[in-house]
Amino acid sequence: MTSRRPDAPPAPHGLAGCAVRAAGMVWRAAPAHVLGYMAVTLVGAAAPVALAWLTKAVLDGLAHGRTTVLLGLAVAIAVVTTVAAAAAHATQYVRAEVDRRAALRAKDELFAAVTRFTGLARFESPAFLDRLRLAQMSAANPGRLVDTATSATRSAVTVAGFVGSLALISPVFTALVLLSAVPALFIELRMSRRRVAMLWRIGPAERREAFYAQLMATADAAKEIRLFALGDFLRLRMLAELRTADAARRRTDRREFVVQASLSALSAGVAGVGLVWTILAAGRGELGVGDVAMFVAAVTGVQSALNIMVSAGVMAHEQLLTFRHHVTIVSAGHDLPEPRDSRSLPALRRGIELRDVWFRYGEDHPWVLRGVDLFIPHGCTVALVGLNGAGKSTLVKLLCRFYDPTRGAILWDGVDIRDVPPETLRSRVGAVFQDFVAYELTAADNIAVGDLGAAQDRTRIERAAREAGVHDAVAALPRGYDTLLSREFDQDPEDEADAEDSFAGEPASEGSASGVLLSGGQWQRLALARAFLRSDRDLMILDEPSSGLDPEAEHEIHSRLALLRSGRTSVVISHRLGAIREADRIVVLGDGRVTEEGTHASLLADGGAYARLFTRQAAGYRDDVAEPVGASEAGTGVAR
Ligand SMILES: Nc1ncnc2c1ncn2[C@@H]1O[C@H](COP(=O)(O)OP(=O)(O)OP(=O)(O)O)[C@@H](O)[C@H]1O
Repeated sequence: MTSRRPDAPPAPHGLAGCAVRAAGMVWRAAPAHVLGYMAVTLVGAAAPVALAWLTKAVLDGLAHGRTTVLLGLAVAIAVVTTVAAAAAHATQYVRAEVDRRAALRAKDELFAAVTRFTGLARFESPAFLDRLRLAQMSAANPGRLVDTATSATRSAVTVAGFVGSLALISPVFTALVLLSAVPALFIELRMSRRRVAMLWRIGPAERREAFYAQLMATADAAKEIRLFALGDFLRLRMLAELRTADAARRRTDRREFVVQASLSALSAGVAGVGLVWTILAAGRGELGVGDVAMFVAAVTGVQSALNIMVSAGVMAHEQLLTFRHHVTIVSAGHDLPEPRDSRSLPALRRGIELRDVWFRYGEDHPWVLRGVDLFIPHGCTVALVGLNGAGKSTLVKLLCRFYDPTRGAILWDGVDIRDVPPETLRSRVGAVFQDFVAYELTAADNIAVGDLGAAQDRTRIERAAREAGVHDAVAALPRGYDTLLSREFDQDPEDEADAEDSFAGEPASEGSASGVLLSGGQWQRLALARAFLRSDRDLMILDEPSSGLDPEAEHEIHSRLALLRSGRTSVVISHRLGAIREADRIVVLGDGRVTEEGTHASLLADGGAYARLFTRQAAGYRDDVAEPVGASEAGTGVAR
């Protein structure tokens, strides 16, 4: 179901540069193993040539009745055969170790680069995500580059050894065998470029296939999939994507099959002609028995080694084309423009000003903010109100500099936040996002992610949990703060290993994960605890901090948050207008601009959009209160 997509945007790195980089990376990851690998590879390469010469000597000895040398030759053949077999096993082991070490390093390099990106835009770009997927594929086995390089070297040694022997018998035929490999090399290189281009084209289909598979296999989506009976729908969509990708792979495989079969027929033809010529020459007495055996071994050896060299070259080419995505990501510049003068950010004294801020998520996206002018005074709570999609969350993302305004500026005590490193800005901000993350970590770690410096400080973590009103719930968990908040992983890695063991024999008892899940409101309190852990920061952002809380909890949490915010600068977003009526300033966003601004009382008095929203919400609560005895004040039924 994928439409045809253009080939990969040109990566700025040449293949030679990528090859040097890959070699350097593998070398730094496992220098001793690379040397060992090369050594056993060379031994493995020399063995067939040695065996061919020894066999020729045995046959010549037999033909000329020189039996005294036969014992020595037989022992030599036995030794070479044994060493070759041992070298083959050693090669396998050392190669696997080089692969593991190089993969570790490549992954480290790749994800260090990914986590260095300071903005969000790249993670919302399908082309970047496709590139990342291919980079991950190449990071999984960069050692294969060494593998292909050494197998090419080994084949080169074999070719050199046999070519010398073959040239002694027939220089013309030797040239013919070597020349027959040249077109193969060019044709195969062209095919490898096509294969990599095909991998790029099917990237979106493969990512969608993985997405559907993931949906069907995770607990998060399991409820809806079962209730709405989405299983078949998702499975069929997954299969459709897989078929699309398979069709593209099949077309490439077919083309390669035809080309490779033709190339094999060509080399078989060359070998056949040579064999006929040798046998006829031996019949005429121009060549001995040993020469015929040597010729057959040499032609077979040269052709198969040339084949291996060509395929190794092609594979290396293909791997380098894929590795180029890794290099492109690892050496990508900053996603947000670097600060012009990297100044430090002073503690907030006056306030934060949004000056004529315009923003859209991309050039082909509609404007979300169209000239927002807003001042967030130091020590004040500013509440953002507006209909769904008005741009409230977008505005706080700009405050954290996840994106830069398309036009206009955000000034922190007069300093443009683009002039300070994003990490400096963010170290001064605490936040609870609307779409906070429920990490599959322990309860303590889930709170500590708010400030990793507190990870070992249980007192701070417990204090934050108490302030967020979640301490009792966490303490009551099977392992208290050390309880894993997940049903996907076992509490102890050993348990997973045990399950694996039992799976080999009897099926493990399914549904026996030792972690637990929290309720939605409890998760929200944990997210709040992260914010409490950062309560000393200059700016606190609370985007729908209480949407999942019960009314009592909401009231309690807002009282605590009011305490947390007092004297601090904060921006609060909430659709529950009762919860933000105490804010120092309420700002209404509409049509991408600030349409109203004031206190709760002044906005109600103005009778604008805020008054309309508040009155409508309050009416809903009042209707449900069955005329309480003595209820006289209009505002008492409003949720607070
Ligand atoms: N990452 C994104 N990429 C593209 N468009 C986005 C992105 N995030 C939000 N938008 C769009 O920006 C607009 C504003 O979204 P935003 O989340 O800021 O609204 P909001 O006022 O917080 O809404 P709500 O009250 O529903 O939470 C919406 O039209 C939305 O579709």
